[in-house]
Amino acid sequence: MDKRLGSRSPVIRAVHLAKTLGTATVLQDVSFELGPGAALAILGPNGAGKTTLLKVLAGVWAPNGGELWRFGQLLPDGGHPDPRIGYLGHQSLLYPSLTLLENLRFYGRLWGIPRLSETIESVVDQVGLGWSLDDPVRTFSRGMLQRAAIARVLLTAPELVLLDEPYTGLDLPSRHVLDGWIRTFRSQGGTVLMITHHPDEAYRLVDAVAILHTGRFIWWSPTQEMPLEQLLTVYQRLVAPGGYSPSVNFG
Ligand SMILES: Nc1ncnc2c1ncn2[C@@H]1O[C@H](COP(=O)(O)OP(=O)(O)OP(=O)(O)O)[C@@H](O)[C@H]1O
Repeated sequence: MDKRLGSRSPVIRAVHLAKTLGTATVLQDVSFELGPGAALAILGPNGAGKTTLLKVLAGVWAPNGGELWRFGQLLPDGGHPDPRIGYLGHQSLLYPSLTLLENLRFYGRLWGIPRLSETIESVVDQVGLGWSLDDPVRTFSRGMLQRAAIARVLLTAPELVLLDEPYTGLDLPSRHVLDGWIRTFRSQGGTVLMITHHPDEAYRLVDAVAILHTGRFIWWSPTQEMPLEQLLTVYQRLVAPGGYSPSVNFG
């Protein structure tokens, strides 16, 4: 399996990455690379190490083995967040009692974002939340909260986004907003790596789908070389032997 997407110099490159948490080896051997504009979806059963991988790639946790290259540089100890990388985890990291505008101003000032008002206007526009800038975040629906969390991630104008189950709990309009944003982001050269439990959702948006199992990729395929039905069959066999029903009918 050649786990390489994009022909130009890679934005992110993992070589035999390993990570131990406590006494457990959660990532055993993960290698792949993504170039500008490429998109990869990672599927896998609960506990496979997907979130751990994202945290290592984001620089939240340092790996215990292997090499991590980001933007052409080998990280000396594997750690360090980078403003060029936007990481959307399971928490929004927004303050519920503050309005969306106050939240974005807070993070913008913290990170020293230039032309902050303009930037805020642009990011809320990208996620379609301009109309709720002055509402406290605690009043947001799940979909609005996810979109607001994405707006926060976009403040630093990342070149690579790492999205951990970004579609979870989103209604159809919010999914469409997220789909549209991912397409636009990619068309401008942005690189996307997302974790999902819904192969059908990821399929239309990415160049390749990988299955992580016990800390290593056990399957990887470009979407162009594989009909959706085949992906669903593989997913059911390797990840969800109990059965899987596509969550959305894409026709
Ligand atoms: N901070 C931690 N300390 C110790 N073990 C951890 C820690 N975080 C995760 N683990 C363990 O590492 C393994 C992988 O967890 P991880 O969250 O990366 O899996 P995942 O593939 O994202 O799962 P899910 O689909 O349930 O989100 C699990 O066995 C989990 O219990």
